Amino acid sequence: KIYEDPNEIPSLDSYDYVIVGGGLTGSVVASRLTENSNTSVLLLEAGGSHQGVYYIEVPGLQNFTGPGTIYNWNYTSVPQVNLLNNTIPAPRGHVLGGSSSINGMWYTRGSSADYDRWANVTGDQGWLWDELQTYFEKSESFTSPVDGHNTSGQYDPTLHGTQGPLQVTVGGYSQSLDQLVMGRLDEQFPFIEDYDDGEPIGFGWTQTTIGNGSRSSAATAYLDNYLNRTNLDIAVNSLVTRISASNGSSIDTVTLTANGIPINVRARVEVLLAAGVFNTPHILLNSGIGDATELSAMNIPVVHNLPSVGKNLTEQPAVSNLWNTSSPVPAAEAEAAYEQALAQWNSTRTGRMVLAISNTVGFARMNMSNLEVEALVEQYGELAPGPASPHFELLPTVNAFDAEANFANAEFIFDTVNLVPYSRGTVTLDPTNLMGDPLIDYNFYSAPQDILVMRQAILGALSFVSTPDWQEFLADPVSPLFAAVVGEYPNVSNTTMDAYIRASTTISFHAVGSCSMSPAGADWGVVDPDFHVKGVKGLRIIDTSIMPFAPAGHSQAAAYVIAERAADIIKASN
Ligand SMILES: Cc1cc2nc3c(=O)[nH]c(=O)nc-3n(C[C@H](O)[C@H](O)[C@H](O)COP(=O)(O)OP(=O)(O)OC[C@H]3O[C@@H](n4cnc5c(N)ncnc54)[C@H](O)[C@@H]3O)c2cc1C
Repeated sequence: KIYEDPNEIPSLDSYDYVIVGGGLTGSVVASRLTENSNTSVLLLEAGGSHQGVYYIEVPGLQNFTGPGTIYNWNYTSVPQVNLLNNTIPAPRGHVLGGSSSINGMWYTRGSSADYDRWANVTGDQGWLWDELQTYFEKSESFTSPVDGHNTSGQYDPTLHGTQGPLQVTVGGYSQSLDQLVMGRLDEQFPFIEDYDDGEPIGFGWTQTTIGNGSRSSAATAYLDNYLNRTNLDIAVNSLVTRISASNGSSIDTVTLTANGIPINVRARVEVLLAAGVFNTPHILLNSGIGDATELSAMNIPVVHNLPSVGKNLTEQPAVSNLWNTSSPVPAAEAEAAYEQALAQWNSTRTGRMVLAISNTVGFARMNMSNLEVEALVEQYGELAPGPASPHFELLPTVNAFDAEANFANAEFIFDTVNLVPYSRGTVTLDPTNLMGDPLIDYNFYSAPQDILVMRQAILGALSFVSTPDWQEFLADPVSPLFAAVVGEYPNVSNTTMDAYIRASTTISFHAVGSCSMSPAGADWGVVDPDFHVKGVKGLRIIDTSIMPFAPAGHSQAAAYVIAERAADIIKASN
């Protein structure tokens, strides 16, 4: 049952597990643990319920859950010294389902080498790609797209689950852009049938967490069908501020506030933190678990000295390369198309609104015979975790209706993403307002190789659009800085390129790693591979903050796998 008012939580001391954060990972673990009718769970979510929220349900309306809405924590980074001191958004879902209720719905697993690296770094073979296949499959139900088109050759069914809760599909609405992209492919930009095969190099058909034309989130997939379980209680509008040990030794108490009044809930077995990459460290630090010197400087009593809390924040920098097109859609036509698409979705759950962003996406490696890349590799070594792991992503999108209706003032957007960032940032408390927004520092481009990869990604995008078909489709670059880059292509000077990159870099929405896993017993990291917080009893972290490295793709597929594995490990250990 979902309790809208935390004052109505039926019991404050009888749940086996209290899960903090009803987002992607929290929802999965709550659902899996309560499959055992003898295990009781209280899931606490700061935001409201996802149920009946139109903007969450309709894939094409995802921009309406962006910053400035109640579905979002609306965080912003601190000024980024390597980005001309620009601040960058740090959105996260503030609603049941968490960021899976507001995300772009891309489903990409990354490369096998990403997970093998997790296994190597943590010393736990359970994180190997081969070992995790069972969890990818368990979480997923690949479904047919709503336009009923023939999907043969658009994904490999042998790689996907068919019985899991989360619905995944390929795009259910075709666009003329699809053929422009697919018609461009060649040796340099090859076709890949299914980029979830562990070696994602090439352009393929986008997979998204959508079923029957609607968003499939952790909340719709893992909670909605199980709300009648008597051993699962969910309280929304419940902002958790601290965790503590009532007897001084094992964490068992979660403090939340309901309309400013504190309520303590006690867990009989364990407290599970799933508040996400920004808020899990925020709660830990406010609970006295973190770097002792930093905590003392803020007058927070130290409960456990764990210096890595809030460190290792990892985000893949992205640049949106924006063009106008040679045949823009007149505004009135675009508006009519928008109204028509909404009406169609309302009546049949089909049409443009079933499409998340675009139907195609590419993953690529740098050209190793390019002299600049050779020098880069000589200086920094191979940046990807394996030879079949990509360095950057190319993501082509046409603005659905018209430039003004969408987030970017452009008709064609070619996103370039550095998938192998080495810069590490931090999440810390604001000393002037400990309970206020965390200070988020992505620290972009502090590792010098990161901007070099971004240069190659943008050159890759420009090479992609250099053919006659694409040149006919595209008109002017939107910004003067990008126009300068395009004007100098193919011999773009580093000065021109870097001026553009530093002015234009933003996030790819895949922040992870602020409470990293490390080997059991290591003197760095925050959690052991079995999710236990190091040196603290009664507490595990089960969210994306534990990733030691970001996978070379979007983060949600990996998040589902982390949560599925966490649920199994917790079930087996208690
Ligand atoms: C705008 C956006 C677009 C994205 N697009 C994609 C995409 O297309 N593909 C992809 O793979 N990934 C995408 N992601 C990333 C992906 O959604 C996240 O990696 C994933 O949801 C993280 O899971 P999580 O459980 O760690 O955190 P979340 O899903 O963010 O869940 C954390 C939950 O904890 C709650 N919470 C936080 N603090 C408290 C507190 N103090 N008390 C109570 N509750 C609290 C939050 O409200 C939230 O519900 C996107 C993310 C965003 C924000």
